[in-house]
Amino acid sequence: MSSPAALREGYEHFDPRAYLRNNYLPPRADFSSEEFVVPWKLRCLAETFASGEIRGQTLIDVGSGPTIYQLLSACDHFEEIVATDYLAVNREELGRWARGEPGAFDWRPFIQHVCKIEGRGEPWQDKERRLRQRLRRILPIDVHRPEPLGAPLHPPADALLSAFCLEAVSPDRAAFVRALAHVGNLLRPGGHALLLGALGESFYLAGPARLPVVPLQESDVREALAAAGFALRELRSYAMPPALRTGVDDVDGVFFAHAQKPLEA
Ligand SMILES: Nc1ncnc2c1ncn2[C@@H]1O[C@@H](CSCCNC[C@@H]2Cc3ccc([N+](=O)[O-])cc3CN2)[C@@H](O)[C@H]1O
Repeated sequence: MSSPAALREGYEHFDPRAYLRNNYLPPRADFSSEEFVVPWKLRCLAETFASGEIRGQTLIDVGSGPTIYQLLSACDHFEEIVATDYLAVNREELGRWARGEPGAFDWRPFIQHVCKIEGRGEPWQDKERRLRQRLRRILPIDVHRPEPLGAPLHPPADALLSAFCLEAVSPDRAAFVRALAHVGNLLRPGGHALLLGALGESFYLAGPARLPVVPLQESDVREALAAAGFALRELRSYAMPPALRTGVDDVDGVFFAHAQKPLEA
């Protein structure tokens, strides 16, 4: 069992470039088949946003890490995207990409794949430009605080997205529920929450850092969302194939949850 202090200490050694290598280059970043994990994640998001039901002024991405792939379908439906992370090294990595600076991670294969599956024939450069225009703020966040940003968002976000963060920063399931409730404070009543996360994962590597993760099953996700006051709309799971079990973590699968904060407080 990890403690909050041990978690914080572990994250001091988190290496964004190693993390990106482990999860967002081949073999995991293989776009050749829908059977692979990255196309599955991108399709969950593209299909959910395709309905047009989830839209508004502001979407907040909780625990963005050094990645922007999770925002590629969202950015067509919100005027402003707010990215967040606990570590300055991740916020700096996001800033490098947002400013189109040399040395930033190359997300083009992801942008091209999302344009392909969205099926509007949109040039990937347009999607890249739109996300860069709408990614207006990159803020520090701590999901263990009741006010994760240190102060309320005014106005509250119309939608919330979080990919692989909450289970990776919660020592146990109760902490996972609390973190969910905390980030729910950032969302307006009736707002939508989209979560991608790891199933059955107990650790992951990011360079010198070896971080503990609370292992979740689908039922834990379902119960946590209910306990945090969300109404579940959809929950899908993906089983990690042997070829993608590369030793950078012990993840068994990935979940995608679409939930909604009730209108009445
Ligand atoms: N207190 C805090 N509040 C908010 N964020 C915090 C806090 N502490 C650390 N953070 C922030 O949260 C972190 C988010 S990255 C967490 C990584 N999760 C595990 C990893 C992810 C992954 C990705 C893709 C695939 N796949 O198969 O495609 C599998 C897997 C499974 N392994 C990191 O950015 C840290 O900086």
